[in-house]
Amino acid sequence: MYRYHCLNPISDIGMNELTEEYVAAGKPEEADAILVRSASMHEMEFSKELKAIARAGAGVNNIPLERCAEEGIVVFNTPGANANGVKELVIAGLLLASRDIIGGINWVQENEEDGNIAKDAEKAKKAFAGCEIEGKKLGVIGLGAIGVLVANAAANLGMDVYGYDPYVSVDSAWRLSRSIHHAKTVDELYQECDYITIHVPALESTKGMIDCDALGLMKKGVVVLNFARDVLVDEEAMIDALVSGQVKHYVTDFPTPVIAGVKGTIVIPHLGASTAESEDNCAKMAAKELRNYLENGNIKNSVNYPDSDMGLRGDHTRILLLHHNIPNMLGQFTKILAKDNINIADLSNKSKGGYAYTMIDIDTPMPDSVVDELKAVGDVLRVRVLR
Ligand SMILES: NC(=O)C1=CN([C@@H]2O[C@H](COP(=O)(O)OP(=O)(O)OC[C@H]3O[C@@H](n4cnc5c(N)ncnc54)[C@H](O)[C@@H]3O)[C@@H](O)[C@H]2O)C=CC1
Ligand SMILES: O=C(O)CCC(=O)C(=O)O
Repeated sequence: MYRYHCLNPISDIGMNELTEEYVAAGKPEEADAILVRSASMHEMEFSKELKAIARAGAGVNNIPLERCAEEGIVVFNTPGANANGVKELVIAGLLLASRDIIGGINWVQENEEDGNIAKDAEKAKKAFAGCEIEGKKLGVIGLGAIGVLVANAAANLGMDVYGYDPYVSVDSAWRLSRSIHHAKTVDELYQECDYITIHVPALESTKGMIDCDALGLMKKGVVVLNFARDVLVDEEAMIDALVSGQVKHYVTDFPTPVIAGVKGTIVIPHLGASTAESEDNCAKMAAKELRNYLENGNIKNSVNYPDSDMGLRGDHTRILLLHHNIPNMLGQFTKILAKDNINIADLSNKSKGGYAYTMIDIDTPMPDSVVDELKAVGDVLRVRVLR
């Protein structure tokens, strides 16, 4: 029996992936696994029971990844599962920033009592005229799951698209339309483009990347779109750029007390992934990841431990060791097993940054004293045994 706790509402389609072996825990402290969307977990204490956290979404800046790794808690996300939802809203953002659709709709609401509204609209509409996006230059920073979809969709709408991502994956590069120009530096993209959209994760290295220097390099009257995270943009610098006319519109999916209501902004209440399809995709993927880890020890799409897959556990006892990535860990594990004459049927040892994961299938009964010995090895963060 496994206990799970949801910190945010998670779609039923995903929850249906969890079998009768799973029961809802009333409190996070009682859970083997937590499902979360955007709730911040930085202030949470984690109980010894907690083995995994699944973020039903892409961004994991709401989770203390390093602390989780140190406590042997595997954190998953759901890469690409909500990318189409975000892409569609980015395209809407491009259009909202180009035509004064919001101003026009507001005008109609303000004049709804006007018996002559049809005629008056024809006079009023010149105040809401805009420009087309076809033929304009769009810069896409970050060519991951979302960036690639945005770049390709914008190219299909006739935009001239520039992409920048120094760490682009082979998969993303394959999916990118050949018509996308490769910007070799982000400065080149800033200088060239009429619209700039950011699709990078919030990391120490990306926080505040759109600052007054970056804004100063951009074309006068540029439109900046941020559907990634508020912290990527220096909001005070953005306000100065909006006031001076350097930036025509700032479209963001992240309301903050600083930016909400500022003239020239189009602020959306974090709706990028709020579609039935994205919510279902994320929830389904998150639940499957948790089940595979809890039941078989397999890791897929973790952001703090390496991926590792030894298939279904079958009849074997499976030992799972989460540890620091340092020399001679495997030697110590196999020595302990050999001492008790335990036969290893299969073994996998993978690493990611400072952390490593060893899976061992054994086909000899194992006394509990062996588990205690494995736990006592220095730099072992957690031992799980599936029998
Ligand atoms: N508004 C919303 O509802 C949503 C927002 N997001 C945000 O969007 C971000 C991106 O999502 P995905 O595309 O799914 O992630 P992803 O991981 O597939 O793509 C991120 C890309 O950014 C690139 N990158 C990293 N640092 C960079 C840098 N300094 N310059 C240029 N490129 C850089 C990476 O190489 C990668 O290709 C997420 O981390 C999350 O913060 C994601 C989903 C929904
Ligand atoms: O769950 C949500 O609605 C937020 C999605 C998001 O921001 C993400 O996946 O990074």
